Amino acid sequence: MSTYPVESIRNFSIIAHVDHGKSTLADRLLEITGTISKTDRNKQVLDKLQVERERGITVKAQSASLFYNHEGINYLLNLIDTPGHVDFSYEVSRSLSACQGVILVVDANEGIQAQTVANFYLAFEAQLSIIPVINKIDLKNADPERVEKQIEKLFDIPRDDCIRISAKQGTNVEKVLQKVIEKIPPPQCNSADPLKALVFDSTFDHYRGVIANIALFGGEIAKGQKIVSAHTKKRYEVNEVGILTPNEQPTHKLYAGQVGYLIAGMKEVTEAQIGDTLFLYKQPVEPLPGFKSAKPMVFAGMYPIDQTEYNNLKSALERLTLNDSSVTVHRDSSLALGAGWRLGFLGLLHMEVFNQRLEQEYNMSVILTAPTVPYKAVLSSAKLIKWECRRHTLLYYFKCLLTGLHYKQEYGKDEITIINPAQFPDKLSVSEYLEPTVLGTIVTPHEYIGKIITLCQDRRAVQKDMLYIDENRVMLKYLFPLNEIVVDFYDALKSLSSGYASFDYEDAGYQSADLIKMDILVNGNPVEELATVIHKDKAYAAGKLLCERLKETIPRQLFEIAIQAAIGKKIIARETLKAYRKNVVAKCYGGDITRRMKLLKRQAEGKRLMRKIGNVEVPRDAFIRVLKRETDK
Ligand SMILES: Nc1nc2c(ncn2[C@@H]2O[C@H](COP(=O)(O)OP(=O)(O)OP(=O)(O)O)[C@@H](O)[C@H]2O)c(=O)[nH]1
Repeated sequence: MSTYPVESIRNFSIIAHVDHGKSTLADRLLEITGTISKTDRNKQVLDKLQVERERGITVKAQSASLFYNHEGINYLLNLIDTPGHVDFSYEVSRSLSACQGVILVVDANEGIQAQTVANFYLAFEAQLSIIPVINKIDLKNADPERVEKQIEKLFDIPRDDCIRISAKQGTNVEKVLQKVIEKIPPPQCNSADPLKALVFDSTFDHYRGVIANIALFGGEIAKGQKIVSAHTKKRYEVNEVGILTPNEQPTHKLYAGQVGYLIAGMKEVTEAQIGDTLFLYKQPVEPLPGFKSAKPMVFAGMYPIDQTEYNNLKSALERLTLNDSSVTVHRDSSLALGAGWRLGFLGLLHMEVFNQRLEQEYNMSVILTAPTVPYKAVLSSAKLIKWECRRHTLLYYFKCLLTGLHYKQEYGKDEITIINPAQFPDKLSVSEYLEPTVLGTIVTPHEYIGKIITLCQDRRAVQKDMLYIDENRVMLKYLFPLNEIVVDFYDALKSLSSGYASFDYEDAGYQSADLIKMDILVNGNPVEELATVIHKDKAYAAGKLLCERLKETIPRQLFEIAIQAAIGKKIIARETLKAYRKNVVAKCYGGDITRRMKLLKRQAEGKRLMRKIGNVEVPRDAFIRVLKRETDK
């Protein structure tokens, strides 16, 4: 590694909208530089996780070091492939901190999409060099000229700067590498300075502990050296350093400007803080600014199916959150579900992926409750509660006063954040409820504008901007209440635009809202997983829909089941599920006892996957299915 001085190093990311070809381009770059061989098996090699391969999406940024000779000079290129979906944009912004430039990939057929805009601005604000690349020019409907015009209009990048490529066929991909060398500046740092290493990502290995991805902003690092974490002040001895090609390859040393990994006996989750700065023992440096912590957009309760699994689930969660530090974890408990956690995710896809990883990588099945967004409540003063309660009983007045006081004591302030509908404070102890909002960007062919505007209005959104990015593509900006888009907005948008519209959003603070808590009762018993906080105007429709969906999802049982939606004591919707008996041994005539036993055993196994509410058995994934299926309407 010592033969690569800072001047011959380039650190860059590939950013793009979902499916525009980042991982395919990364494959070609790895092939051209001889990092991987050209075989069919090497498809999207940087998408290493099982979920990534199954879903065909990148969820975790991956680095790889490439060696490339250009005009007689050997270059070391560090590439980071990033996810495209909005839920994972935190991975993108973190990856950019280790880079001096980006390749912005745009599909020659689809053109600029919502995440192209969002990712462009991330790179632009980080003042990185941007190389625009138009991919998939081999497609029949490719129109690179139109895309070049869009790039020029929206991003102010001259159209001549765009490189037209086909990542799939390899056309012009070498030109991209040359442009990276010409246009992206080498990192500004020096090996003679004291060590300053940024931890920009980390993974957990069952055998070796924490593997930290580091970018060296100064100095050098080698096996055996003693290092200190600026965040925890703990001291470690370096066991291994190396580069990713894309698998770990140990090296003697890493030098300033280089990107690689480090193993230093960090065993605890909290030890490898992303954004931390590492320096040599007794040679402290000014820590790097680090990152803003990821802001969770959706919260859900997570409980073991069986409480005896609690400790196993706890350690699985600890390990997985190290590989995915954007998940927040708080301990929680519920009467029905026992001890568990309330987890914060960056979006619903993130929640699904996390759940799938728990199952696939840690063999853990869990109960997830309905996702909710973080609402806030401003608590009333005691005087106001008294005034509002004047028409109620004394007992009611004291109850409200105590609830208000309880929250004030617990949180020490007059404003509380509600991440669990079970904690929703009574209206009389609250002067105002607030809901989170996001600024959404929609890019769509213009023929769908009418339908999209109606959809947005239906979601209580307010239009902020509308811009034609070319003759037939429009970019719309809307301010949305977050809870209106979190579960199913994207699917609804896709289906009414035949898949052509794209969507991205960013945090836009809180606004006042008329919120209430809606409970779902099954045979009179509240289903904690389905309690939701909802806007008053939406409660009746949502309650009716949820009851209908539940009726379709809960298997019929030996007795009649009433499914109801309620606000406080008032029932606002009801469905009835008729009685039925499934006799699994009905088809077994005569005395083959082993066959009977087998069928009954299988039925018992099925029941293990059920969640009991009162005397009603409900499949444990029914709740998420019920919520997801709202999208089909
Ligand atoms: N025809 C054609 N198809 C391509 C080209 N590049 C990529 N694709 C296809 O486009 C699809 C998406 O490619 P990926 O490389 O997975 O896209 P990505 O941007 O990494 O996707 P995410 O990681 O989910 O954001 C795959 O089916 C690729 O085979 C190309 O140049 N031409």
